Amino acid sequence: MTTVDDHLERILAAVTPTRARRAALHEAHGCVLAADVRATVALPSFDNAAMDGYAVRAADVAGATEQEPVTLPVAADIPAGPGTPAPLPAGTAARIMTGAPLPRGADTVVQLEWTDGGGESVAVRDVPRRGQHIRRAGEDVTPGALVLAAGTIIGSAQIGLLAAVNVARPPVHPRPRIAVLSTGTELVEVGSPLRDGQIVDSNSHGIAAAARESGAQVQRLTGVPDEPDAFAKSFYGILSQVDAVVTTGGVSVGAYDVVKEVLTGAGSIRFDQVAMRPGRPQGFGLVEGVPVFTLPGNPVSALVSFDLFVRPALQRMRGLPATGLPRVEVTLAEPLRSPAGKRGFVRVTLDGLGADGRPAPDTLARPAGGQGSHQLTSLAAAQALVVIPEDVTEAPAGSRVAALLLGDVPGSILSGVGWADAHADATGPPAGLPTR
Ligand SMILES: Nc1nc2c(c(=O)[nH]1)N[C@H]1C(S)=C(S)[C@@H](COP(=O)(O)OP(=O)(O)OC[C@H]3O[C@@H](n4cnc5c(N)ncnc54)[C@H](O)[C@@H]3O)O[C@H]1N2
Ligand code: MOO
Repeated sequence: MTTVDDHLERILAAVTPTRARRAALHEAHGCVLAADVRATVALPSFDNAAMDGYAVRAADVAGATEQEPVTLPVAADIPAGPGTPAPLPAGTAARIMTGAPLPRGADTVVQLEWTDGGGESVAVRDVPRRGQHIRRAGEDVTPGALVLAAGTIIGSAQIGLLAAVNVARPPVHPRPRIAVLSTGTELVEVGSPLRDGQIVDSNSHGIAAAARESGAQVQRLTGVPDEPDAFAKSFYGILSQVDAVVTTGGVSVGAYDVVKEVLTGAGSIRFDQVAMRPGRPQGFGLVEGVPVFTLPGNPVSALVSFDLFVRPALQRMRGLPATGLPRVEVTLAEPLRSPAGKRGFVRVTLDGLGADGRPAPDTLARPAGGQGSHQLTSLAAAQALVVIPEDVTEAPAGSRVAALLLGDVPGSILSGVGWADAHADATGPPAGLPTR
């Protein structure tokens, strides 16, 4: 038996961030910046109007009131657009639109609502503060300034900022390309009629979704039968096209445990019994330099193993700290049992979350339902996994225990990008994933 910590340590020692490259903005979305981005331009790049109105010299409209407006001739009309407006003659106004460049000589913009909106001349009805409604060049970003630091997750605001500073192809760690392979002769694709003894392949869907949440591009391979040749063909067929492979099933001790059979001795793969429940039989190693995770076939075991081992590895591959699920403390509403010598991960619901939706000191954890490795409903209902240490067989009601929050993984993104399904019998290259 190996420990959860040793198994994770071995995994994290072997995985590295995806090779940095420059990517178009739409591809960079959801990726992690691989290097600092510094501005080569100022933002705004020129002084411009913050309001539709009139560019003036403040001195020319001093003393304007509702009763006694100051009227100035309108010398120019300045829409937003390319070009440099002519300097503003003293004693005149220029009609100006939001975002349009301020003419030299003007020091203030009077918003339209303070005027009569005139075209030939304009009556100004109030005294603006000198400099009002002007956005100065460089007041957001100065040339040479750090715009975004390496390690930043590129979300929508970061995409907007990169575009604004005219960076078309930021340096990123591309999303890891992950193949998810489910083995089992009993498996059929969801939506198909079931014959006796057949079950729906739920693992490849659940694991593919978890990988996508973790920022990966996913190639799902289902219907791989428990035959060594068929598995080897699917596995080695996809290996060179991806940054990691996740398999489920076929790793315990029975006959037909095809993953174990084919991959024993491949690269640095090692099959271990990890002292945990659920998820005892695990395998990990590099095959042809590609990280391969072989998760157990029981559906809850597969997903919990993914949370514990694959999520942090994917964080590291994306260029993020490998923090895994957020760890919190909760209070047990009822006693929980766990097998001796194993770290127990108990699916729980949480009552009494704080106003911020996070566990508070009085948050109570209760089992979310049956804890069998096949019982997915309790995992679907659970908000957290309570962690029961190896040397504890019963944690009493009222005790404070560690818990891992589900569904709130740092760096997690939900996006339609990079979902591609393929069946094991499909011929030709898998569709849908960009090649590099
Ligand atoms: N004699 C022993 N039997 C088992 C042991 C053991 O130590 N000795 N370990 C048990 C534990 S713990 C686990 S976990 C499982 C792991 O088994 P495998 O990884 O070999 O998985 P399979 O045998 O292929 O399947 C197990 C179970 O899960 C269902 N399954 C498999 N794939 C899928 C899928 N894609 N979608 C939905 N369900 C799936 C499968 O039908 C089985 O019911 O082994 C125990 N046995
Ligand atoms: O380890 Mo298995 O995952 O208990 O069912």
